[in-house]
Amino acid sequence: MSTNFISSKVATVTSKVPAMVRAPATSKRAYITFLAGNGDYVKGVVGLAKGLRKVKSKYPLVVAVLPDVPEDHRKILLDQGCIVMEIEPVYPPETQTQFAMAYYVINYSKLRIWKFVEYSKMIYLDGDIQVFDNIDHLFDMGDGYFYAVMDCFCEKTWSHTPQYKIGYCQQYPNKVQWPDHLGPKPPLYFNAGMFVFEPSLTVYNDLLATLQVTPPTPFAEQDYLNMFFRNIYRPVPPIYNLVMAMLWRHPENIDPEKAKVVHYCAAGSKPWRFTGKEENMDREDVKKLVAKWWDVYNDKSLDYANVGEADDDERVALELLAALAETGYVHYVNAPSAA
Ligand SMILES: O=c1ccn([C@@H]2O[C@H](COP(=O)(O)OP(=O)(O)O[C@H]3O[C@H](CO)[C@H](O)[C@H](O)[C@H]3O)[C@@H](O)[C@H]2O)c(=O)[nH]1
Ligand SMILES: O[C@H]1[C@H](O)[C@@H](O)[C@H](O)[C@@H](O)[C@H]1O
Ligand SMILES: [Mn+2]
Repeated sequence: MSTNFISSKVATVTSKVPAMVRAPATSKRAYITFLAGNGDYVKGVVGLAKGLRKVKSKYPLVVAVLPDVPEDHRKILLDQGCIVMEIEPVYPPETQTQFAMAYYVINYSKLRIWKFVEYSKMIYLDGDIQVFDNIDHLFDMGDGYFYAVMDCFCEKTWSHTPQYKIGYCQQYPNKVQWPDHLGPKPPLYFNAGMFVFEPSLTVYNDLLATLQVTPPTPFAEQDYLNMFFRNIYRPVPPIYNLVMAMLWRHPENIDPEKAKVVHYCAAGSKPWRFTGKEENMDREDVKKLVAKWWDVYNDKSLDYANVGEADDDERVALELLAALAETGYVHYVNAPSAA
């Protein structure tokens, strides 16, 4: 293949690539989720991949998979246009702890995603999350911080905490005053189902080393990440991670119609297991959000193989450019400024 041939191809495909993606290779961005085991969470990830496509997100979805994710599930994800990257499990120093849910222990493996330094910024999303509106703009928030949505402490899963025992929730901090005898008010606490972060080997090594001297706690890596990033945590509005329980605990803080990101984390709310029988699952707003998830999941036009012709051209162009950039043959060119 002559260099001229490649240049002309690049010129053709470059014109089809949206300006935003013609960024320097050093500012690569991606969404990332986590998948473990051979169960049904793969459905959640497929739903998420299709959801991101529906809202025309410009960035790919990386799936960090543990070795126990079977081949056929990996293939399903590849066929949905995901980038599948295997990670090794991470174990906390001892596992005597009573986790809020027994399987939370596997979530420490999420710490491996800080190693993905080929990306400069990533948005992590749990597999039980769906994106109903484009959130690419979150990548543009200032570097050097950890962005996530504040959690709610009102559900029974929090019964081990002083917050729950005295009825204190950071979503409604004036309802119950934090009493002096419990010491200083706890710092803001985020839900770790969605967060914006910057991969870094320094941070990665520190995360793993500090974990080895940190006893595990009920919310596993969520508690750990809260502790680790407490000084650089910046809350983003609840529309970026609607923790399901907010619907009945703090309806004044959230309008489900406006939620861009919905987290099906309450007991019984995972759409692919939904029966409607568990507490609160008979609510109209919950049933509506579950139906919205199924609409995306069942929409065949959102399958990667069926993306429309225009999108397909763009995808081929992007893939060609990415492949060329990797060989070092070409570098991404910055789009001329509109100004
Ligand atoms: O069998 C499983 C279980 C979990 N997961 C992955 O692990 C994520 C976390 O599990 P859940 O979504 O079921 O957990 P919750 O939303 O209830 O948990 C919350 O607390 C957890 C504490 O470990 C994590 O921080 C999680 O990101 C946060 O949203 C899943 O979304 C999925 O991506 C799997 O792949 N397979
Ligand atoms: O942080 C927790 C966690 O995500 C639980 O799984 C969820 O059910 C709770 O509502 C939330 O507060
Ligand atoms: Mn979740």
